[in-house]
Amino acid sequence: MAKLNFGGVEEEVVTREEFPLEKAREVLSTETIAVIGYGVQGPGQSLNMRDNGFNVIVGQRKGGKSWDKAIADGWVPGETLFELEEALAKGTIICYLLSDAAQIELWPTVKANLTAGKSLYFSHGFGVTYKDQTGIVPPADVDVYLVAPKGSGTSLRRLFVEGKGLNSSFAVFQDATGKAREKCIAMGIGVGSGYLFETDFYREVTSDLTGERGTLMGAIQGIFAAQYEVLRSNGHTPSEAFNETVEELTQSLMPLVAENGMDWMYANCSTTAQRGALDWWKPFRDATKPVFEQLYNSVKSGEQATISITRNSQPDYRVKLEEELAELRESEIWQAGATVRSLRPERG
Ligand SMILES: NC(=O)c1ccc[n+]([C@@H]2O[C@H](COP(=O)([O-])OP(=O)(O)OC[C@H]3O[C@@H](n4cnc5c(N)ncnc54)[C@H](O)[C@@H]3O)[C@@H](O)[C@H]2O)c1
Ligand SMILES: CC(C)(O)[C@@H](O)C(=O)O
Ligand SMILES: [Mg+2]
Ligand SMILES: [Mg+2]
Repeated sequence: MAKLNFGGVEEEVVTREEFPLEKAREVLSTETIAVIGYGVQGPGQSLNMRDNGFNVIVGQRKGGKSWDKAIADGWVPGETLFELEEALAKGTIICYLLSDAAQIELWPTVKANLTAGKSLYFSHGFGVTYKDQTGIVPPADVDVYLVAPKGSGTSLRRLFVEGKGLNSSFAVFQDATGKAREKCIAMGIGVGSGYLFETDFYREVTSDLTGERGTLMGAIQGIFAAQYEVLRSNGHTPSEAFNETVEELTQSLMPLVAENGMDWMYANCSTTAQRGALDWWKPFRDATKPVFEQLYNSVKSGEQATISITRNSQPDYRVKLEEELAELRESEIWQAGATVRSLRPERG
């Protein structure tokens, strides 16, 4: 573990230098890693592990889009691609990568296949933390750990292919074999993590649910919509409003912030922008902080988990989801966005 200073707080992280891929391969050399579910994380993690030389199989319900995608990605039915039960029986490390709501339904089958000494691997602390709602209580004689890539499975794969890596958190919930931590870190390296930082299941799920509802996706869309509406109601055209709200942020400024930090960005815009940004970031913080507090409390109380389980388990979930996504897609801001995207030079 390398000790690093994060803004004055010392934390230990695991990098590929200290835990090289060869070591990860060695630790997991006798394991059959069964990736259960081929949605978003399933492809990213299984393909990265396959390319990294691990013994990986995929378990997925037959006949759907995900099954076809697995075949297109080179998984071979009967050899490396199996129905869920068969993969669960063959796997010694069960990577439970169904959607969190779906994990509840399949849990009795997963549990039946968790014989002593196997590992149960998650990419979220959800199922175990909210056990009163999910019923997910692993048997005492299996290792239970998580590696949670901090980003989409799509980027996990893309960055891996580019020779880069997404950061992941890791946590051990139960160490039955005495080797859970080593296996967990080896899995983290295997799925292509850039570096790994330690957490526990509770902290992973509460921070993750807050982040995705907050600045990563929920809050950012809310702020985009608010600014866009103010610009439009004051006579600005859709292209002007979209460029000034979204396009400049994603295409120009955020990559620079990612490289250099926010103070650099403030120092490298006009003095006019600089003065304005310095004056306005605190009022925005103060206006939104109560909403973030409300969000965190709703996560902490388990309310967000209840909503997620209830809504995502409805038989008409996909239909309702499509309606809500259509509302976003058909909104003027994102229609304007589609046109703006089509005008980016690299797209011809
Ligand atoms: N999506 C991400 O990028 C991401 C990032 C970090 C962590 N995670 C976590 O990883 C895990 C997997 O998430 P995901 O987004 O990849 O899942 P997903 O929603 O893409 O679903 C994965 C698979 O579950 C299958 N499935 C759905 N309902 C099923 C059912 N009732 N029975 C059997 N199979 C069913 C689907 O066919 C799909 O292939 C979750 O714990 C999630 O919180 C996801
Ligand atoms: C990609 C995210 C938002 O970070 C993940 O947490 C998810 O649930 O999909
Ligand atoms: Mg999440
Ligand atoms: Mg996340």
